[in-house]
Amino acid sequence: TDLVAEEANTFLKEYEKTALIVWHDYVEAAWNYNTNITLYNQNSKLEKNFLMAQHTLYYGTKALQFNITNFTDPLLKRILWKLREMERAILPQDDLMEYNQLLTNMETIYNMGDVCSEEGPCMFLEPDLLKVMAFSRNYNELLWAWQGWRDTMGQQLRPIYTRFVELSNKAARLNGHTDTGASWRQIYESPTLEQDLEQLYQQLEPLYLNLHAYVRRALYNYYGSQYINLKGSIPAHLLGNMWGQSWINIIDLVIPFPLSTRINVTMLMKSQHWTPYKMFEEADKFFQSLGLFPVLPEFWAKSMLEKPGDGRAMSCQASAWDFYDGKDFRIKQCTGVNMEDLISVFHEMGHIQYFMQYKNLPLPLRDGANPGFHEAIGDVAALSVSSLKYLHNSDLLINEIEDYESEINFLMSIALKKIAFIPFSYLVDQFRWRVFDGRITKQFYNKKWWDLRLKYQGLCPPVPRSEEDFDPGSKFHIAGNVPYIRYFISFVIQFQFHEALCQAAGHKGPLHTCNIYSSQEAGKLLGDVMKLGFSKPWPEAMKMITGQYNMSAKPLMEYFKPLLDWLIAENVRNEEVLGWPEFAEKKVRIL
Ligand SMILES: O=C(CCC(O)(O)[C@H](Cc1ccccc1)NC(=O)c1ccccc1)N[C@@H](Cc1c[nH]c2ccccc12)C(=O)O
Ligand SMILES: [Zn+2]
Repeated sequence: TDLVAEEANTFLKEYEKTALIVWHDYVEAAWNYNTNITLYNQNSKLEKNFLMAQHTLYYGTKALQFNITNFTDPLLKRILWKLREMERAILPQDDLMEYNQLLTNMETIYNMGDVCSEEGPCMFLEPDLLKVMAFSRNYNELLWAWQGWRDTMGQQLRPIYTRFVELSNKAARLNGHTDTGASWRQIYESPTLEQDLEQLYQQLEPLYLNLHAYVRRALYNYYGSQYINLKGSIPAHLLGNMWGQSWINIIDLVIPFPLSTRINVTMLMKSQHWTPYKMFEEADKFFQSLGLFPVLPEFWAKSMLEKPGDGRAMSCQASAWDFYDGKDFRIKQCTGVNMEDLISVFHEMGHIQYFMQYKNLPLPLRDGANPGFHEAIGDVAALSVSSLKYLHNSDLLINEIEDYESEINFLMSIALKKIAFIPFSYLVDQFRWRVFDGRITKQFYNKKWWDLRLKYQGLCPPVPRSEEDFDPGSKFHIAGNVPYIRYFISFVIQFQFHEALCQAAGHKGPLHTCNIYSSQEAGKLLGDVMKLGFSKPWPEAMKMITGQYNMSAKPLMEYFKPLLDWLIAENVRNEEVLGWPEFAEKKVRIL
């Protein structure tokens, strides 16, 4: 076998040398398309993707010929196992061309989508419609933006998505999976993944139900009883976000103690004339304070940190880019100067830090321990940045009063992002796994989507929806075919990481007051795990940070304990009904 191992190593050296070039060319072309949508850039991206697919097919097929069972070197085994997954590259050429065309059509529709009204210019999703959803308190204006975006997206995407699912499943089956969902879940190398996730969701549900009931009451007080049923689901367009996935923007309607400290970081950033560039510098400084890498000169020279003013068409969906040459790492983000975007900046910079930490690994191992790990790094840093202590140290928060009421106000602001997100991030791939495995057939896409939105989020559409619509397509990750369960996993494990890093940093006191800024011990833990990349199964990486192998909701529950106690007391006082028993629309009595 050492002869075969010798042969395999030669094979991998050749793979690596050629892949670096082919991947770099594709990423470059994809960057040019995403930052400047033209037909030329779209075609060159398609062409480079086709070449990359041919490379993947050639080497993936050869990797299959190795009998890896009797290999001794675990890393060699793991790399060859990874190479065998060829995804779309395994499709016959005409299917691959169609697959890529469908995907790029969906992306282009999403990125170019706008909503027009009689008066005023047409509105893009980002930043125009997102601003309306965040700041409007007018029921009908919110409905105009919410419905307009879904009308623009849904009807165009539905036929494309239906065909896309067929080709995606064909590729999955050719790769030896039952369907695309099975292929997506395999990356977690965990036979009990779905049960584990369901268990985590069950543990977190009480937290969500109490937040939902409390917020429903606040919306009832503001919008009135003709719009809100205190025993029903909440209209999906009133939460301050296009998808109801983060409720931070309605903090003014739900703040528990209006007269106590309210951190309006956005206002402070604007009054201190922050720029997008400064926001990224702040994040870079934070990672350096942990003893982690600073971003490299190419980052500042080649990133797109705000939307150019030249009116070009581009994708404003934030993303981080690895050009696989060990020094070119970029972010594309249409950054606005506000707290929500500052958190996104940290999120994207977490991806960049991971790229830099694993850049010397063999190409197939330059990945997160699992996709949830990659999503969690930036958010862990952001948990410290959001802490009152950090804000106090930086010039973002002047007088910080450490009293009970400002603590509850603070925890509420974090819960409106983190707790509200749990059911949404869980249901998106529940939907897609069922579409891929056929439990949801194409004539019921929209009904089944809203069944899940009701079941997990307790939200309802403000106007009737039909099978002409395709509301899932209103979310980037469905139009762009980006898996979503990674964010549910990230939101659970980021609190495990936060707890472990706070312990390493010597933090004393409640978890939500911890700020790991400038802790080399915390940085070392995080850095060592990122250096592993995808070279070890993720439970081993989890154990390195937290001392245990499995995911646990305990640290998250611990973090929000004071808020949950307050919410329960508040909901008991108001005699709230937890959940949405009267969810169905008002039955019209046929007289
Ligand atoms: O989608 C994102 C951020 C975008 C991303 O950084 O996750 C991006 C998504 C993407 C994937 C593939 C192509 C294009 C965009 N992921 C990456 O850029 C990325 C890059 C390399 C490895 C892993 C991820 N956030 C989610 C929710 C979310 C999780 N944590 C957050 C913190 C702040 C704000 C939003 C979120 C959302 O907006 O619904
Ligand atoms: Zn991300």
